[in-house]
Amino acid sequence: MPEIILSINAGSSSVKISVFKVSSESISHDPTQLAEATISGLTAPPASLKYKCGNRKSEEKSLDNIKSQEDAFRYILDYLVQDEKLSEMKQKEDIHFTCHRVVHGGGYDKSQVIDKETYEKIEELSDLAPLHNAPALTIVKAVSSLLSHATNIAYFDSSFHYTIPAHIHTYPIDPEVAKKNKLRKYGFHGISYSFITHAVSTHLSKPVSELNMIALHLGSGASACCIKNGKSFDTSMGLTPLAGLPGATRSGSIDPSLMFHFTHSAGKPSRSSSEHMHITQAEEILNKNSGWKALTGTTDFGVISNNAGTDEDKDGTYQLALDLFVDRILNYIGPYFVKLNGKVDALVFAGGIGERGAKLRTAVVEGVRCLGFELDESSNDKPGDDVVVDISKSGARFKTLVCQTDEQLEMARAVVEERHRFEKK
Ligand SMILES: Nc1ncnc2c1ncn2[C@@H]1O[C@H](COP(=O)(O)OP(=O)(O)O)[C@@H](O)[C@H]1O
Ligand SMILES: CC(=O)OP(=O)(O)O
Ligand SMILES: [Mg+2]
Repeated sequence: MPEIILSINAGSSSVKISVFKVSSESISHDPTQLAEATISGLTAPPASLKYKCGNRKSEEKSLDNIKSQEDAFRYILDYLVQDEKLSEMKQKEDIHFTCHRVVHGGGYDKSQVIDKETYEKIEELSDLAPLHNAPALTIVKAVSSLLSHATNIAYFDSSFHYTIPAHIHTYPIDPEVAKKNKLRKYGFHGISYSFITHAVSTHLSKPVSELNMIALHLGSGASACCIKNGKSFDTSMGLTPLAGLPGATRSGSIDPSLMFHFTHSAGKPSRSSSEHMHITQAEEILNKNSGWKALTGTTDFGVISNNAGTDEDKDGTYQLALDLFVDRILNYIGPYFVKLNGKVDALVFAGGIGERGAKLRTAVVEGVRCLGFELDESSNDKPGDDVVVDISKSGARFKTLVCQTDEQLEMARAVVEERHRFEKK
């Protein structure tokens, strides 16, 4: 009997769930994807469902009552079980493993079976990833009650960045306080960067251990990663996913003093956040009411990008947001190029915006043309469906690639590789 893996990726604005089949005879192969369901737009209601199963045409629909990651999970689980064509998963009991993307893993350098102790540790870290850990835990809880027979495994976004050296992950603050409160750069989007590293290694036929890249995961949350010899050497997010690049509702890095001038009640607890979150007004403003939402009124970067510079953009707001994003991204590519001593195999775009935002890619690559990156505009406009597509101009000194990242597949692969660690005792 093939085993079924449900791979769950709770992002800040979406829940993506893929169903994979692994046959015990072929454990050396990649798991086979049977279906994929995404509910997106959780920060810009109404949410919408996109569902793809096998070779069937994908289904799309708008959902009025789905407001949270937990709602999205419950809806998708029912949808999968009720799909008669998904014959390998007729009932919930057919699911053997559930993988959960957990953004903040604190000191965990590898995946963990979720037992009471791990659950509590992840819960403790919720304050450090307010848009992510608490919603992911609501799904873990739902899985424990709905799929109690399945093995629940947490994959951490932060684990990939465990290799960042001390002089880069240390903040210049009182070391005793830093140690006591575990204040350091952790970094996130690591499951995606791990997928990108393996995919680009295959594409370039170069071993992971020799691969140097500047990778950009640009989605609702956005980050940059400097990958040296296949390992994370630096990344733009920090103690929390707020640092670095701006996002759908996040400010990204700002002068830390800004908040004292923004509102005097910045340090008070926020009342409007959910009962699972314990955050101050300052954290709420910077995490949930800033970024593209504050600047333009939409969290959809596709709208910003399509309208920038058109008649729709009467006061130039969309163009400002686009230019601002390009500027902040350039703030990382230059330094990472230097940190890699100019030995760069590729600049890689991934994530919803990185994969679909041709206009943004054009502007970013134009900004680093002086370093030797140049685009082929026709492949940039339509990169196609391959996992990795080369969009560089022929003769460009350095490669520019687009990678369709797949965090769910990366987790399912890891389950297959490490299954001995997860067998129920
Ligand atoms: N054509 C497009 N151009 C630019 N951005 C796009 C386009 N289509 C979708 N996006 C953006 O991708 C982002 C979502 O990225 P994704 O990685 O799926 O999100 P999440 O962080 O929730 O996983 C949204 O801001 C969405 O507007
Ligand atoms: C870490 C993070 O910001 O994730 P997402 O982009 O999925 O919100
Ligand atoms: Mg994401």
